[in-house]
Amino acid sequence: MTATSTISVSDLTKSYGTRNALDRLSLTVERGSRTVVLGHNGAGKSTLLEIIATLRTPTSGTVTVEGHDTVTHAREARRLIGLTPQANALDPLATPTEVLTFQGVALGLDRRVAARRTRNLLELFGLQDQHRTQISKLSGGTRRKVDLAVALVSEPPIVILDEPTTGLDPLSRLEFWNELRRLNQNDRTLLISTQDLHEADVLATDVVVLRDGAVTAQGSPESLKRWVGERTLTLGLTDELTTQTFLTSSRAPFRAETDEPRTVRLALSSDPEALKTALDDIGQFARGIEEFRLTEPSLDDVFVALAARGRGPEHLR
Ligand SMILES: Nc1ncnc2c1ncn2[C@@H]1O[C@H](COP(=O)(O)OP(=O)(O)OP(=O)(O)O)[C@@H](O)[C@H]1O
Repeated sequence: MTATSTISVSDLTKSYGTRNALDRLSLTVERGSRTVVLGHNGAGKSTLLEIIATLRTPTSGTVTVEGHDTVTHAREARRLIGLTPQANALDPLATPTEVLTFQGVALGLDRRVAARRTRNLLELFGLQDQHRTQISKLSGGTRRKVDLAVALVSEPPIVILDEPTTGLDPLSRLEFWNELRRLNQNDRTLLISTQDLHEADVLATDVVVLRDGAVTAQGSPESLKRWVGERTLTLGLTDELTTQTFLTSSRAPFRAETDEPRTVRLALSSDPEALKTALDDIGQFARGIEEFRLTEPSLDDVFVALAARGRGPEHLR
């Protein structure tokens, strides 16, 4: 555990019979991060999140939350965590106000404090107009907001969300992502599981890739993409002669494509001087350029590379 980490998982194994759902898994979650655990069906995401949230016990290994062991000091660890219920776990006949107040009282809050926090959360999520509507009559996106509000009643520094946007339409997902970004303030840590690479890309400050119960890569989306390949600038030129002239005169190391005679490519480094040189070259040749394309590896490419190479980088920031 470092000064900046809030959750530390060490050599964690969880066995169900002869099968290891988690297999000597180690990772740290940085305080204030949005850490997204990515993995296929059965990779072990829910098991990992539930052990961190003290809902399951490890077969071996340790998990600490702000230094509290989740087995020997489960109560202290649990107090720091807000957990969103799984989709459709709320009482369909209750209203958002009832659900939130009940949660507050169940957590041991004074009824008035629970009522105040409920009002604040309803306002935070723009749910004031629906606070007396039965959960069963709310849209899926609104229900997920209530789920999230439930996790926040205790004002926890860590919020754990297991596949929170499953079943939401694209617009509700965008809205939900914005809510999550807003919640990730004042050093609050979000730990989120998903199978959706795009969700991980737009949401995560840190991605943990799980496969068969082990971490195969960890890092920021940018660093994982850099690991798999570089950003590339592709130019399409008007004809082959122009392409040859461009290649001879350009100072930046553009490469010709053998199978596409009017196309040149440049792997872009992050060095500003190199970029400036390339842009100068392009400016000089503007009239001979028909097409201009900037491409960068995606998390899909990272997944393909991980499948081929077995393991990726760990703890890249
Ligand atoms: N209570 C249980 N009893 C037996 N096996 C279990 C139990 N819970 C999970 N498993 C097994 O452990 C493995 C990991 O399951 P887990 O639910 O953690 O994966 P996941 O990555 O969350 O999957 P999904 O994306 O499908 O939710 C799977 O093979 C699963 O079948």
